[in-house]
Amino acid sequence: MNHVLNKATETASFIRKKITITPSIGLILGSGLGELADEIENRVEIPYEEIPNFPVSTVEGHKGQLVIGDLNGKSVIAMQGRFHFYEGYSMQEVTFPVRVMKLLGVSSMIITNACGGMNADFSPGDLMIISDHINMTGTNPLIGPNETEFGPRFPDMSAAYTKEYIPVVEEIAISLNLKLQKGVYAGISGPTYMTAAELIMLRKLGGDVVGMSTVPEVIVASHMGMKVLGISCITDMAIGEELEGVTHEQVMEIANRTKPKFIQLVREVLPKL
Ligand SMILES: O=P(O)(O)O[C@@H]1C[C@H](O)[C@@H](CO)O1
Ligand SMILES: Nc1nc2[nH]cnc2c(=O)[nH]1
Repeated sequence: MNHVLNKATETASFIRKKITITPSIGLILGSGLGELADEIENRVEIPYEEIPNFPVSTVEGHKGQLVIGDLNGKSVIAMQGRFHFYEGYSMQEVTFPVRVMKLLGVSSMIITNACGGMNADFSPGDLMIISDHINMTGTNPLIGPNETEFGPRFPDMSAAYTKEYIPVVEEIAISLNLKLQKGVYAGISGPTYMTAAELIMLRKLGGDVVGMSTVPEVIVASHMGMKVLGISCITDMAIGEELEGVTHEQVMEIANRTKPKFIQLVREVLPKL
């Protein structure tokens, strides 16, 4: 019955044998943001293909390894490259690393992504703290038998994004003289970017940005009672009424350009979590 728990326990004990620290913070690094993991010191790198029960990253801009070590005084475990539903992985596979991080001792997750800006007040290159999400993936990682060791059958999602983190991060952004937007992340399945009509609908539903990740990982982290900080990097404008084509190369290019301030923000936030 405890299928996922048994697999996650096996994976966690495999990883634990290779590390000497207990990570307290988990990092999931979105497209183009993986270089933050290069700043981790006293590091242990474990390629996904060596990890039992792990999928492998297939998206350009996603390296495909776990990095465990110290970052600005905190013990962290970082996913340098994440898994996406659109790659063909199940929602359970996409979120499996979050289950493993919890078993390794992680209590707070920083989940990041590159996304399209639907709020006209936003600009490409802006960072946004996620205040809430709209799950438009059409599915849910918790569908199927519930393993009570992880969490309840019907989890509350009213505080999926830890409220007390938001002013802390906003204060740090001000101290770094970084413009930080705040808004709602609308999560889609991908891999297609949205049509103009779909973006107009999503915006009307209250989404500020749109992306193809993050929602499943946040649901699973929240299911297990982990604290969650979500940070988006707006890479392109996704406004239905004036939609121009977007490519993954463009997304990567802006994410790479935004990287220095993204890394600076997350480094400064870590000791406060
Ligand atoms: O992992 P993230 O959400 O940052 O990746 C973004 C969204 C899609 O996977 C891809 C679209 O270009 O980049
Ligand atoms: N427009 C748009 N831009 C993105 N950048 C990263 N993900 C997305 C997405 O889903 N839509």
